[in-house]
Amino acid sequence: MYCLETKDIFHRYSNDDVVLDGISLQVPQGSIYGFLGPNGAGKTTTLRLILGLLRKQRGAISIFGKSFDAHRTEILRNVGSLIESPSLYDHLTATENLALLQKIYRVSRERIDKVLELVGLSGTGHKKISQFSLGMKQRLSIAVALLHGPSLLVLDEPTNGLDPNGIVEMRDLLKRLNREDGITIVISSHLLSEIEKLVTHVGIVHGGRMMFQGTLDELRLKRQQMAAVTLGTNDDRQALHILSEDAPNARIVDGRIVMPAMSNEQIAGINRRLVERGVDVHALGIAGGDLETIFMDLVGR
Ligand SMILES: Nc1ncnc2c1ncn2[C@@H]1O[C@H](COP(=O)(O)OP(=O)(O)OP(=O)(O)O)[C@@H](O)[C@H]1O
Repeated sequence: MYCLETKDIFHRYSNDDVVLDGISLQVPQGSIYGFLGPNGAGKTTTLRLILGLLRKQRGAISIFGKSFDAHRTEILRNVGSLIESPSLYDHLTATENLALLQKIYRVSRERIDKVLELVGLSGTGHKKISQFSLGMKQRLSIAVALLHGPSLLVLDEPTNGLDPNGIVEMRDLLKRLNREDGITIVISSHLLSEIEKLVTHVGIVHGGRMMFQGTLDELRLKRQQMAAVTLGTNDDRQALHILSEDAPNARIVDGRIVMPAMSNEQIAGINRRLVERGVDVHALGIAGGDLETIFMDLVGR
């Protein structure tokens, strides 16, 4: 069973442009799911639909195995979210901010201390939010999202604007919440590199369509498949001629011979054959296989 599943979600704002066109997300229970896509891809719209902040036009959403339409209140009681900046009162402390929400959520006073401890803000005492760093504010926003004890967290670009240190702190916090409290997390980002060290699963959206969905390992396998072998020789034309059987797709790009990914044995064989036929090989490398490049390739740059 998926913790969160959407089937064929479609959305169009009033200006007629189709913004989401068949988004089907499958977020396994206990996973950290990275929802990736460039600016304007449709991430926020999808997350707003999932949280019932926008009216669904077509498709189906189920959370905790139940239809969102039929069990909305019950489901939302168990979901925490951070979409855009939450309204925190700048002139109040972290505890005072949470105390306001504690009354609305009707949770125990101890829960405030618990969530502040979870996000590493226990020691902030009388410090007002206006004196908080952006990283501290973001962590307090996560505390707000956690106050009612949800088992699913939906976070829209929570690392936006954070410095590298803030990003690492946020990553550690989310990993801990996932590992120690078993919270399933959906986190959107436009940078794969920023969440690569955090997520177990990835969904990539572009232009309102899903380009990829799977585990991080499956994305890495794609990386291997999309990586290219590059060769530098003293006579590229002659080399291409020699390689016409071994690597019929080889081509010259920017003064290098580029071939599809192949095994180490095949690479060694090609090198041997070229040298035996009198072509000098002065460079041999692998290119284009980093995850960020695959991401860019998938979304068509
Ligand atoms: N309220 C709105 N009215 C009309 N169009 C909108 C509205 N909100 C978003 N859009 C458009 O919908 C598309 C998807 O926007 P969305 O905010 O979902 O993308 P995103 O992937 O979250 O991007 P970003 O990372 O920039 O927030 C964009 O073309 C955007 O301009």
